[in-house]
Amino acid sequence: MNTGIIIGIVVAVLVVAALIALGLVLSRRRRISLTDKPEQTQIVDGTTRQVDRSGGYKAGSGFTFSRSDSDTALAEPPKPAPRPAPKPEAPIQKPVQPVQERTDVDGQPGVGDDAAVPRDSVRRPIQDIALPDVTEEKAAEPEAERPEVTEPEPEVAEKTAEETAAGETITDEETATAPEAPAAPAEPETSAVEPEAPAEEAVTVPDDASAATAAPPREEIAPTAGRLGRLRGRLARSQGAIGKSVLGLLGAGDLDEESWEEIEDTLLMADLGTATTMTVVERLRTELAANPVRSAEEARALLKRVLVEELDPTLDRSIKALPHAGRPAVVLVVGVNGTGKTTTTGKLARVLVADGRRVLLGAADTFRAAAADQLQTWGERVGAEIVRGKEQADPAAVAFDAVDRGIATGVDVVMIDTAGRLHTKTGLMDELGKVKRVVEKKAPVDEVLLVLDATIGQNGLAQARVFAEVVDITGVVLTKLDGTAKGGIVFHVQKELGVPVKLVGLGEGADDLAPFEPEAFVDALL
Ligand SMILES: Nc1nc2c(ncn2[C@@H]2O[C@H](COP(=O)(O)OP(=O)(O)OP(=O)(O)O)[C@@H](O)[C@H]2O)c(=O)[nH]1
Repeated sequence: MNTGIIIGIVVAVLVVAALIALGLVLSRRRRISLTDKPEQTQIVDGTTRQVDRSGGYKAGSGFTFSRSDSDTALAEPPKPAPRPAPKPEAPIQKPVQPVQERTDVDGQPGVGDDAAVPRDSVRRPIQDIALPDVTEEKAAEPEAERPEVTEPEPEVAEKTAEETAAGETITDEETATAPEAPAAPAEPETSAVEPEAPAEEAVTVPDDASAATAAPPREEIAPTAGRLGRLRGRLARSQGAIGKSVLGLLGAGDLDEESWEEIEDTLLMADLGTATTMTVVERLRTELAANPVRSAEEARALLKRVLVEELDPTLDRSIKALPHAGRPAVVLVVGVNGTGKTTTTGKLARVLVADGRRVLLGAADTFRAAAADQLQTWGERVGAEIVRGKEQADPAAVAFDAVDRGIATGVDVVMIDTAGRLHTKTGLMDELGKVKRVVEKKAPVDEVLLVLDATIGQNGLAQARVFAEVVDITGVVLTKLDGTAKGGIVFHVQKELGVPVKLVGLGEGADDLAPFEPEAFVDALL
C-alpha cells in the first residue's frame, strides 16, 4: 500500500482517538455529582472498607455536604466549639427580651411552652438533672432503660442505593463506588469500642425479617439537585408580598417619600426585620440615585442584587455530615416542639441515603413515644437504623447510645432528633446541654441544626435566641416556608443569629426539603 495512504490512515486514527478522549473528559466535567471524585476515595475505617466521599462538592443547585474540621477535638483538651465568625456588619444581637418569659404572642409554642400544642402523650415532669462528670465516660451511662435499636433489613438499604442511582444527580459510575448495604452489626466490635457500654445488652436486633416486612413501603426519593427551583411555586405567597409590591413601586420611576415608606412597610410585613429593611432601603436609594432604573427588568435586577448581598452568599451552607476517619459525623437537630424537627431529620436522612451514605437515627425526643415512632418510620423507609429509648428515657443516654452504635457499625452519619418541649430555659439548658456534652464523650458534634417554623415570624426569633444561648447553633433550617407570606424571615434569622440558613422546608412531603441558596431563594421571592 502506498506510504501516503498508510500515514493518512494512522493520522485519522490518532485524530479520532484524541476526539474520543476529549469528549470523555468534557462529559465527566459536566456531570454534577453528590459524591466525591474517585481520586479522593480512601479507607476511613480500619475494619470496614468504606468510601470516603469527602467535601469539596459544590453544586449550584444540590445539597452540599462537607466534613467539619473537628477531627482533633477528641485528642485535645475540651475547648469551646467554634462558631462561625459573625459578619462585622451583622453582629449577633443580644436577646432583647427576657427568655424565661413566654416568647409567643399569638398562641404559637415558645421555648418551655408545651401548652400551646396539644399532644397525645403524658407530660414528663422536668427534673433537676445532675450534670455528668466529664472525666468519666461512666457518667454517660444512663440510669434509664437502655435504648433499643431497630435495624433495617440490609436489602432495604441496598435497594435504596440502587434506586438512587436512577436519580438525576448520581451517575452510574458513582453508584459503583457507593458503599455496600449495611452489613450486619458486629456485636463484639461494639463492646470493644465501648467496653463500659456493652451494646449487646442494649441492642435488640430483630431476629427475623418481620421488622422489615412490617415496614411501610419505601417511597422513591426525589432527585436532590435543583429542589429549590422545583419547589419555587411553594413560595408563591411570599412572592406576592415582596415581588409584586416592591417591584411595582421601583419600576414606576422616581419614588416619593410615600413610596419609599410603602417599600419599607412591605419589607417589614414580609418579616425581613427592621435592620435588614433599613439596609435594603438605604442601598436601593443610593443605587437608584446613582443609576435610575428604566424598566421593570432593571428594577428586578437591582432588587435581586441588593437582597442577595444581604443574605451573604459567601457563608458556608454545607451540611457538616461527612464522616471522619473511623467515626461518623454527628448532626444534632434541635428546636421547639412542632417546628418540624422530626420531619426535617427524616427528610435530611433521605437526602443522605440518596447520596449513598449510611445513616443512623437517634430518637432522643423521648418525651413523646409517637415522635420516636415517626422517626422510626422515616428510618424504615430509607433503610436507616434507629436507636430509640423508652418513653421518658434519658435523652442524653439515647443520644450517647446512638453515636456509640454508629461508631460500632461504621455508619457515615448519626442524626439525633431531640425534644424541644421543656418548661423552663433552665430545663432546656440542662437537657440539651447534657445531650451535647454526653455525645461529645464519644464524638464531636459536627452540626447543630436549629429548626424554626417560618410561619410564627418573630416568635421563631425569640426561640432561636434561647437555643443559641444553650448550644452552639451551626445552621438554621426554616420549615413551613410554603405556608407563609413571610419568606423574609430568612434575612432576619440570619442577621439575628449570625448563623447561616442552610435548609428550607417547603412542604409536608418527604422530599420537600431544599438546600438554601440565596440567589435561587431571592429569584423565587421576586
Ligand atoms: N407545610 C409544612 N409542614 C411541615 C414542614 N415541616 C414539617 N411540617 C409539619 O409540621 C408538623 C410538625 O412536624 P414534626 O416533625 O412532628 O415536629 P417536631 O418539631 O419534631 O415536633 P415534636 O416531635 O412534637 O417535638 C408535621 O405535621 C409536619 O408534617 C414544612 O416544611 N412545611
